[in-house]
Amino acid sequence: MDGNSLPSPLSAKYKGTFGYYTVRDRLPVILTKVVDTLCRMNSKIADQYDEEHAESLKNICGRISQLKYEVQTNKPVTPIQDGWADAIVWDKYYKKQKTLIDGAEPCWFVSPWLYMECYMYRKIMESIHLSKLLGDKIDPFRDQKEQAFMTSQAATIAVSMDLMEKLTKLDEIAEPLKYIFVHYLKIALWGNKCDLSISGGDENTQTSCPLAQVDILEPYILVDNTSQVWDTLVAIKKAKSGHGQLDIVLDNAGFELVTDLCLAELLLSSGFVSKVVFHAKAMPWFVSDVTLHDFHWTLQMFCASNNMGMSHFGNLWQSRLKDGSWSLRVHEFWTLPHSFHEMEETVPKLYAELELSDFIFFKGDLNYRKLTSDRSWDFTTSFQKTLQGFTPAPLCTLRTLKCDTVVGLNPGQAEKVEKEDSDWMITGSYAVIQAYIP
Ligand SMILES: O=P(O)(O)OC[C@H]1O[C@](O)(CO)[C@@H](O)[C@@H]1O
Ligand SMILES: [Mn+2]
Repeated sequence: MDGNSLPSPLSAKYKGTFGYYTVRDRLPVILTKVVDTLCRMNSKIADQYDEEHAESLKNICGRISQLKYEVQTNKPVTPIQDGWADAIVWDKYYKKQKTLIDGAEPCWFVSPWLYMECYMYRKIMESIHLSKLLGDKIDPFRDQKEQAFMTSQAATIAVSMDLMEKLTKLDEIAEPLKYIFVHYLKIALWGNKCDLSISGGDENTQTSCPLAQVDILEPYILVDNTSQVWDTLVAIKKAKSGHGQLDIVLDNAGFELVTDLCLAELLLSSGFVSKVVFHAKAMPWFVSDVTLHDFHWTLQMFCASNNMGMSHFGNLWQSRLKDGSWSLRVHEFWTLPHSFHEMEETVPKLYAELELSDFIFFKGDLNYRKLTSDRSWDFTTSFQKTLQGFTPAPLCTLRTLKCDTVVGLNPGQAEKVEKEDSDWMITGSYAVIQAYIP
């Protein structure tokens, strides 16, 4: 427990935990990969620009190597110095963290894991931003994200074709809409298996057929509030006469984004809502998270595809962005270390914006950690309690478990799963669909 009687935040200070292994082993591997990727860009940068740019790239690599050294030797956190607007918020957060450890310096194997992991990605971007020549030109994870999209082509085609067929026959098919919804909700859930930070940046894509997998994976959903979500969406449709707004706080690019777009399309074209707002990251984040660029690039890939389903949706989705039924937002809050219960005080405008939503989906593990403030909660603690008042609208988290915290389980459930698979919390093999409907 910490000072205000909440369970302690997960931290690398607890040896043998996943947070400890992440900071000790996985983060340095990710940093090494970033340096390798940037080094490999060297000749391209020299050709595209000039030697001065290539020199600048070397300096970026030097700063990131230094960061790796700091992680491995448990050095204290230093301020963000790239002059970006969020630097002040990071500084405030740092000061607050300092008071929690009696004025000692926050550092890698002492401070909350969530803070340190977010700080690492922010420091990578600082290293890049500090280059005057290349500061706004490099996404160190872009190649990996694009490759992940490419290698899940077969799965992307399968869902695009299936959805197109279902939507064009919506009035004729016997299959109840609820069944189609449940299917696409679960495809979007399992899409979250495909992130690139859990695999240390190694390939981790959807190669098997996602449509068939949904049924097979059913026993691995530990909490399933799908019916509640469906009932709420039906009620929203009625109350708003189909003019409600859905928000999706995105997680990863590649196949996961494809599944999110399909879910959004289903809810829009079947008249549940008339507007979908997607929230993407303001900078490259946790290897595979969607940035504005990734979102637009994905749509371009759909448009350019010679598969009928993909090009159909590519063109439709571009038109949705133009007519405003889809919109894309970025806010710096999603790349801060804060838990979501701190949103209302930290960025009241974003909170107020989310209050306009009729329903919000939060995708992925990191969003889950921030919803529940990444603490060692008792497994049976209610999801609502762990939200600590973060309730801008009815919400639902679609998350595969990749970090050792989870709440809302039945008594004895965790112990039972532990016996099935001792790594159940960290491999993305299990999942939750957890809703809070006020
Ligand atoms: O892309 P997702 O689902 O948010 O997963 C990212 C997660 O991967 C990890 O790096 C692996 O545990 C976590 O630190 C992080 O929460
Ligand atoms: Mn992610």
